[in-house]
Amino acid sequence: MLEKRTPIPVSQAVEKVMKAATHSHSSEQVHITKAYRRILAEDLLAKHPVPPFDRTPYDGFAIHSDDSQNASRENPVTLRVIETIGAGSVCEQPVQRGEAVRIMTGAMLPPECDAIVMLELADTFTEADEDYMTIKRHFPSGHNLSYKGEDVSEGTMLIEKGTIINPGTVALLATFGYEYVSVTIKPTIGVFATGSELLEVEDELEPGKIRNSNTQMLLAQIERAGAEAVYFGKLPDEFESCYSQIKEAAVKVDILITTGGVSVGDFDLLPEVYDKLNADILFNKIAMRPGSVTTVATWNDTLMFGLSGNPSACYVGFEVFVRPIIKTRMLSSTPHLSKAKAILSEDFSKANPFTRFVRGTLSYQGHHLHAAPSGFNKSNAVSSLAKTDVFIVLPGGTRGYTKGDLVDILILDTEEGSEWPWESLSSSK
Ligand SMILES: Nc1nc2c(c(=O)[nH]1)N[C@H]1C(S)=C(S)[C@@H](COP(=O)(O)OP(=O)(O)OC[C@H]3O[C@@H](n4cnc5c(N)ncnc54)[C@H](O)[C@@H]3O)O[C@H]1N2
Ligand code: MOO
Ligand SMILES: [Mg+2]
Repeated sequence: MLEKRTPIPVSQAVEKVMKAATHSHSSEQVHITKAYRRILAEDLLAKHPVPPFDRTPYDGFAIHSDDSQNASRENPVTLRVIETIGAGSVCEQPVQRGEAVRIMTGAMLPPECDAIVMLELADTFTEADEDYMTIKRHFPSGHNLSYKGEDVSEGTMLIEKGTIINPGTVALLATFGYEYVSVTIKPTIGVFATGSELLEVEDELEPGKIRNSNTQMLLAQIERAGAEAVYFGKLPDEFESCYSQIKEAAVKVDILITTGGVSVGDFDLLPEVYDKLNADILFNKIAMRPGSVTTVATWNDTLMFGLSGNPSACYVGFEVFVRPIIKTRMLSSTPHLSKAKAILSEDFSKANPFTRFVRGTLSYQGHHLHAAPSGFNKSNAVSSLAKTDVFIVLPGGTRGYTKGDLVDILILDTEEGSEWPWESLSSSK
């Protein structure tokens, strides 16, 4: 008699997986040019104020504001220009009352000066080899200054460890002189494809066979999640070979993913492999579609994800279950896919007892996000994945969904994630 599997709610399945998540405390130093998209393994602190000195934000003249006190159209004030400095240079001499310094954007303010007059607001002339500038209004103390520390004061905690390094973070690293930065080590994720029907990308089609698309897809998903993939190859639907190769590979990686062979078919060998390994099965049936057969097991220190062979189910299984584990290991406090609301663009009138993760395309119309199914909407679809920006989450239950309904979406391909997006989806079965 066929084993009967009892589906558990998605939120419960994610919770079970997350209990097996561990933080990695190991880090490595990478050169700043390799830091983009890595994860900070230490808090990023401001080592000095930014800017590190008072400076001018305009091309102009640095003056003593008091010298301009009585300046007006009728009573212009003329100051002697004693030096010209560009950004990177400093004024070589003290600036006396009645004197000004011609100064360019970004240059350090001479310490005696306390206001900047933009070039456009001054008249200039030369007399007896001396340069002069004339102003016709008062420029109060502090006028047009960019103050030391106005952007960041020394010691500020800027970015917490566990945050993905984006181009803005790279700018900060450079600002504070981090030639090398401490980042989390990428977990290694092993991948096996199972199925005697599978050909490799370069193979010609043969009757009954298909090309193995899941592996290439997973390698890209793993890279997108920030981990390191190790492809172990294809396994035929033959028990001894599956068992021995999976056992051998599992000790070499942090996480082992297989695709295919997890359902109840005659050649679905993963349940038997887990059994013989004596692995601890967390679940093997989830009330979700696609991906209902996703199986997760722990074996020694390795987490084993038995993702479905069906491409869409495999894709969803990875993003919902594997991604948060990878992110957590790399210290993220928001490891799950980001959640938002969008307006559904199509009817899903038939009720479904399982929570659906419809692959969707996002569009921005006016002030609203709209989510439309991205194509052929079956578990075995491959064509809709390329245009998938989001999963449209339709909780299972007794009702269908109508075009115009406000629904939850989980956003793919964003650097930011969510803490726990499943709470409000508690109506999911
Ligand atoms: N009697 C039942 N049959 C099935 C059930 C069920 O509950 N009872 N579940 C169905 C569901 S839901 C899914 S999802 C699939 C899951 O199948 P498996 O994970 O066991 O995967 P396979 O049987 O190996 O393959 C399924 C399908 O996917 C294709 N495939 C496999 N690997 C790849 C790959 N690397 N690249 C592209 N395509 C791949 C394979 O050729 C099959 O067409 O089971 C249902 N059946
Ligand atoms: O696991 Mo299947 O993908 O539910 O359709
Ligand atoms: Mg099968």
